[in-house]
Amino acid sequence: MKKANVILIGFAGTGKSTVGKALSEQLGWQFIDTDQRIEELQGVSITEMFQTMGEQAFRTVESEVIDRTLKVENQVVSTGGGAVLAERNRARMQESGIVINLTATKEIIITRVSKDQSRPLVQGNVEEKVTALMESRKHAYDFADLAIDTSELSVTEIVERIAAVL
Ligand SMILES: Nc1ncnc2c1ncn2[C@@H]1O[C@H](COP(=O)(O)OP(=O)(O)O)[C@@H](O)[C@H]1O
Ligand SMILES: O=C(O)C1=C[C@@H](OP(=O)(O)O)[C@@H](O)[C@H](O)C1
Ligand SMILES: [Mg+2]
Repeated sequence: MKKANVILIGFAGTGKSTVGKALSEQLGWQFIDTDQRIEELQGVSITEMFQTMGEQAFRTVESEVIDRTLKVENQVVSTGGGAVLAERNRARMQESGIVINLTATKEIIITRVSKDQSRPLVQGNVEEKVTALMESRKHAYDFADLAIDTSELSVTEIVERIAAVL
């Protein structure tokens, strides 16, 4: 295998948290979801963090968690959809693992993220919010080593595809 960790990036709802957990079980590796880590560290939900501290404070904690997490090897690391926005985070990811971009069509993303209220950036008019955010992040995930369109694939199929390139 090329590098020490598998790092999943991609827009919200592409399946990073779900696929990451399943892949870690298949590989027998530690699974880290950076959003889950942030919530554990802060003792509040991401939605509450956005409300009380604001997005910038969340991004600062997110960068710290990414830094700390990527000091360790042999992990599957699922990141949040906006983790790629900071150059510092992208650099850490590229030097610490194989970076895999999970993608999906806008329609599929809307269906998937509409099922829960845990993503503050795509609440309210979900279609409008997802459309605008996808447009502004059009090239944000291009630095990945590999991209997988998850729209028509089961979680098991995605895990198999990733395992095949390790
Ligand atoms: N390949 C898939 N096919 C169908 N549903 C999926 C797939 N991957 C994830 N999901 C569902 O989509 C939703 C978002 O998945 P999640 O893993 O939280 O994405 P992310 O971490 O990228 O935001 C969840 O309800 C999850 O069960
Ligand atoms: O796209 C984003 O900026 C965000 C995506 C979320 O993670 P998922 O991509 O796992 O939903 C979470 O980090 C936070 O709500 C912000
Ligand atoms: Mg997630």
